[in-house]
Amino acid sequence: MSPTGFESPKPVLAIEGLTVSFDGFKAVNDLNLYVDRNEVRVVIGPNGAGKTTVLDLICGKTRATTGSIQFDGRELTKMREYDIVRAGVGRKFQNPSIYENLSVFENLEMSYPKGRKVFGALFFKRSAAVVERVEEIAAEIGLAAQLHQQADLLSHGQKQWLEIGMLLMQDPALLMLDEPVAGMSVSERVQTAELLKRISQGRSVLVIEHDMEFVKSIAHKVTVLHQGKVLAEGSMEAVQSNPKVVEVYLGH
Ligand SMILES: Nc1ncnc2c1ncn2[C@@H]1O[C@H](COP(=O)(O)OP(=O)(O)OP(=O)(O)O)[C@@H](O)[C@H]1O
Repeated sequence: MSPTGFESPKPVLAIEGLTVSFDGFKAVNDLNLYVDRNEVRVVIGPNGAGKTTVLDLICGKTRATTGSIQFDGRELTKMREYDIVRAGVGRKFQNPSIYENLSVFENLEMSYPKGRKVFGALFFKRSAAVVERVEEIAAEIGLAAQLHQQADLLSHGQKQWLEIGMLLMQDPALLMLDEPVAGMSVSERVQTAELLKRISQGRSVLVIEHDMEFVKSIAHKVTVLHQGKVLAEGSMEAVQSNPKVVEVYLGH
């Protein structure tokens, strides 16, 4: 506790002065963005605003031209994609990359963190731990009853949840999702909102989304990107009534 009794918690993700140029075009331009622990942050903005590029920069798919991305006290801009995943950043792309010919169980099992050596008697212990973890995650994503079903038989929404489950197997401190409800039915959207609320307890979630009803139901805070910069940030209500946001995005 500080002497004043106020302790401002350190953000889990601190992006400062982040810029990326593609042949002189700044897709992300001197961006500052801070995400707290246990926060669900939604990034909105018009097409081409730089939203996907920000996620690409965080997960190391795209290299920053300048600027810094601090995650849990580590600088991500110089790290390899694989090491960023190991540092606790999980990212779901728009199209699910599940194995359609494997079961839900097998898809989740494959995502169990590797790298621990397995010897003899330890193997049984470990596989019991894997089964327990798979069952826990399947329940969390609402697929406990489909555990032994082949993934290609799942609905579109269930496939998306399975991929979220595969990321959860790694227990990331930051989970990033690019348009998670695109193509989903109304009831699947509602269930996805419930899922994101559950999984944000104990981790931060950063979502790109265009569906404003969905954004309203999950966002703790909304960041509006425009031309690679933050145009506005705050509660959904504040952002929705901001004339600049209405002009470049919501009014269209
Ligand atoms: N690798 C790249 N090379 C050149 N230009 C790129 C590259 N990646 C993105 N861009 C450009 O950067 C800008 C931002 O793209 P980005 O995909 O981040 O926007 P977005 O906000 O996610 O848009 P949308 O809502 O349409 O997905 C666009 O003009 C895009 O054409």
